[in-house]
Amino acid sequence: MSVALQAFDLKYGYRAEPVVDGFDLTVAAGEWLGIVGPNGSGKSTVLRMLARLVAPHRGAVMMDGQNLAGMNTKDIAKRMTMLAQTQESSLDITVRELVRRGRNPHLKWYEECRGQHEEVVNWALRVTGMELLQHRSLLELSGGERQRAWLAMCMAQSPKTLLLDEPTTYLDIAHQLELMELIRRLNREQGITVIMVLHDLNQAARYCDRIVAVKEGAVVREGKPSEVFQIEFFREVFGIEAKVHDDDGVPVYLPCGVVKQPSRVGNVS
Ligand SMILES: Nc1ncnc2c1ncn2[C@@H]1O[C@H](COP(=O)(O)OP(=O)(O)OP(=O)(O)O)[C@@H](O)[C@H]1O
Repeated sequence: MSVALQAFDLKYGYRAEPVVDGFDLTVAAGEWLGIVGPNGSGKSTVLRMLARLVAPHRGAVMMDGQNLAGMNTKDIAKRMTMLAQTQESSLDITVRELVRRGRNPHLKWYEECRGQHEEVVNWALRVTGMELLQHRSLLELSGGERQRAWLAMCMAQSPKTLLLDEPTTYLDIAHQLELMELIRRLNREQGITVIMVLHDLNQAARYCDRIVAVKEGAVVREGKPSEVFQIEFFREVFGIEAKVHDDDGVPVYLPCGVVKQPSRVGNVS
């Protein structure tokens, strides 16, 4: 197995208390990994450490066997990119200009985005379905279109690894599926390694090769969707009762209610 990214014993905290502690992860090249877990469990913090947007207080992230801490930013950006949950929404530049920025890590300081670089820009616009909107300002796009424009910029970086933080949050269901299918194509056809934080567990089950569940800043379950998404998992990790069906090998869950806790304060009525 060729390893794309590895994290060892990561720790990070915003205040005195750590929100991630003892987090380990190995991601194979070409794999689609889903990171799931309750609100505040540390998923985004982990992703930000994997992308070196923040430095771990302990532990290390290795990419292709090299410690991210010692790599220069341009070298990281040539190989890895991250699509955040929300994007800067006041940028008044065209889609094409934004996508061109994705080529910056590959350009020398004196070089302009021309020739083969423009071809990559055209490709990124094409695969993300943004060709027709390329001359529009980002201000004139819907939320879904804007998300695709930023994904096009990420693709223009020609990354080997793509990190995404809940990329479907603001999209309607058709646009969610469109984005997931697009990422599937990039994963299968271009061999791009995908690491995605997801709240929709049914989508995680359908698209991801492997799931890592995080609770209180550490990995609590790991495996194929059918191994992880079982009734006990929903109880222990999310505190809900759920029914789980099998749809051609893909687990589909139906939430039925929160797990009943013994009441300490008595009835409200
Ligand atoms: N900038 C910050 N300053 C202080 N605390 C923060 C900051 N960002 C996150 N936290 C806290 O760190 C913890 C983990 O946050 P994180 O965003 O990593 O969780 P998450 O699992 O991605 O949550 P969600 O599912 O709600 O997006 C939370 O308790 C959160 O309140």
